[in-house]
Amino acid sequence: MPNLQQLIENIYAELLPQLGAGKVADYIPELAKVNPRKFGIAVETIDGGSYFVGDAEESFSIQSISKVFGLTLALGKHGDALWRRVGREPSGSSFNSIVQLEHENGIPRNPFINAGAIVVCDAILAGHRPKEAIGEILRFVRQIADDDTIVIDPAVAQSEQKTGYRNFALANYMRSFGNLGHPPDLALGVYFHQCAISMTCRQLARAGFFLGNGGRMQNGFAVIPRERARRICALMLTCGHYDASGDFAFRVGLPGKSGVGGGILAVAPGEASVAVWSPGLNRYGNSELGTHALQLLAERTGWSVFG
Ligand SMILES: NC(=O)CC[C@H](N)C(=O)O
Repeated sequence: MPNLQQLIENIYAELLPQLGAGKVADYIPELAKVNPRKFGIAVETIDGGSYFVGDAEESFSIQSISKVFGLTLALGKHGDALWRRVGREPSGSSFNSIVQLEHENGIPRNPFINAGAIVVCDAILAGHRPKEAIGEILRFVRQIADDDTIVIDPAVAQSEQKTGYRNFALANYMRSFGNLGHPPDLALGVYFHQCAISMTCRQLARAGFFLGNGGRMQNGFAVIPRERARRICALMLTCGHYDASGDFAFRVGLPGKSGVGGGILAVAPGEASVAVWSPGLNRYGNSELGTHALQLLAERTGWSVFG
């Protein structure tokens, strides 16, 4: 394989003319303020290499990428019992859709659509005050990224708390089916703060390392067992990009999780953890340029879970 640093620099240069492609999320007012011309790529290889280019050291709102970390934490607390409250099937619907919930008795299709992630946050909240649960999530993310400087952006969390009518609808609806253990505003407080975690591409690539390395961090610490890492990757592949998960698997061929902040975390098991960021989104709410960058990276490295 050619030099990885050179390779990502080439991809960056090739995509530079398309800077600003897509549309920045504006339904969360605070996210609408982000400069659409940002673009960064960071790669952490399992053999210890660290590569980055562009705006890879600038923090952005990780939004739904946080759902991977929330799920990891909730599975650690509740194990397989969590699957009684949330499914493992792709939804084929948008990330904030409510339609399936009625037919499926308030059990969200998977932990990566908003409804599923709200249930996961509700599970993390069990036995805690919202502040403690939020603190636990942040501590966990700092631990797996090995970086105590990671913070939650309070302006983003408040912005969503004020305008997140759909998420309130989802939470209220699930509560009516008995699938939310806490009042919706408490579970959503945890959810909005989790989504408002700010990270750089480099921090995100490091945080995702354990997923590509059989559950272990760079320093050897076992975050989760190997089989759980595999399963989280399986869910990222099938559900990580909502109703564009099939297209992402087709184009990139790696487990990935997107966020409306324009970030994507992708995992090449046994090879690398990759984070990209470009705020312009496609119509499914996934980073336009970020997806393109990952497609080129997968093509040129040969990384794929499909051989
Ligand atoms: N796809 C996303 O990143 C959505 C997360 C966002 N916080 C929301 O709830 O709408």
